[in-house]
Amino acid sequence: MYSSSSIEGNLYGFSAQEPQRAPIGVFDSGVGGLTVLRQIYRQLPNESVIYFGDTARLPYGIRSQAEILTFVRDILDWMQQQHVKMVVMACNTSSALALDIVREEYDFPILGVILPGAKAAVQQGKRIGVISTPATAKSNAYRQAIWEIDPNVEVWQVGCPEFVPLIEQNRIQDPYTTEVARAYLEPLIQQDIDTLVYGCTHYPLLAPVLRSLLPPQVKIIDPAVHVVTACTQELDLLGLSNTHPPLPTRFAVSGCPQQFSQSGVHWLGYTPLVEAVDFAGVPVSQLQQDLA
Ligand SMILES: N[C@H](CCC(=O)O)C(=O)O
Repeated sequence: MYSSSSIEGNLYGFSAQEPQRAPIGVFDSGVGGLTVLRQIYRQLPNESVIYFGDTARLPYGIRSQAEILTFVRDILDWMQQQHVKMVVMACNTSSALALDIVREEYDFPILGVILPGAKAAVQQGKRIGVISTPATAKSNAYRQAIWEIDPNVEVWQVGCPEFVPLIEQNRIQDPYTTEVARAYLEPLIQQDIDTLVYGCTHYPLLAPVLRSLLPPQVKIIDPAVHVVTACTQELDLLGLSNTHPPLPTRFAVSGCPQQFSQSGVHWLGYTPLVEAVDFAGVPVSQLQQDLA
């Protein structure tokens, strides 16, 4: 269990006098946010990161807004204790259901993936398909964000409840996953979409499967790329860009650290050292029982 520090600065090793050196907090329900982390490594190589995966409570995509709000506040409270300088919600479901509400509750900037994804999609296409969790699809967040930019664009949203469990179980190569993907993409291909948005941060991990099923002319938008570009601009604007060498990424999960470490290595190319975190003193095993 990790407890937050009361000393000046924090256990992560930066001083409160140097806010630029503070880490960026990145969170998701599980491994999906690693697609955003990989973009941070590419676009912001000087930044230190604390990654949190709420693995005891995934999948998020079938939960209510009240549940997502509770989870997101738990995570943001914890991020605050770690003295992050900014948080990237590397989770579309949280961005769709909680971002507008919690943004005002914290004194660090919080970025979501949907607006950057919608802006990028509108620059590419006129017939846009969005694949996402059922909760994100139901929220209409992508359609609204796209229509605020350009009301003449057509948008189709498909909820894909089976994808996240399959990805978390690392069943990317399983022929069953291809069959499921074919069924989810079918209605979008029927509509002759010109652009597909990964409306869930887990889905870039399915890229080879999805690309093989889509007509070659369909362009793919990964909001992870664009939220990190927005993050770069925001850090510059606030004078918070780090110019020092970054610290190793710190990983924490609410579920089993070993399991996350094993799946993470596949996507990161190195074995992450993962801590277990509980919220409000509730042991992780209790959290898992409550939600079973
Ligand atoms: N990766 C998250 C959450 C997926 C889930 O846990 O259902 C998202 O972008 O929506």
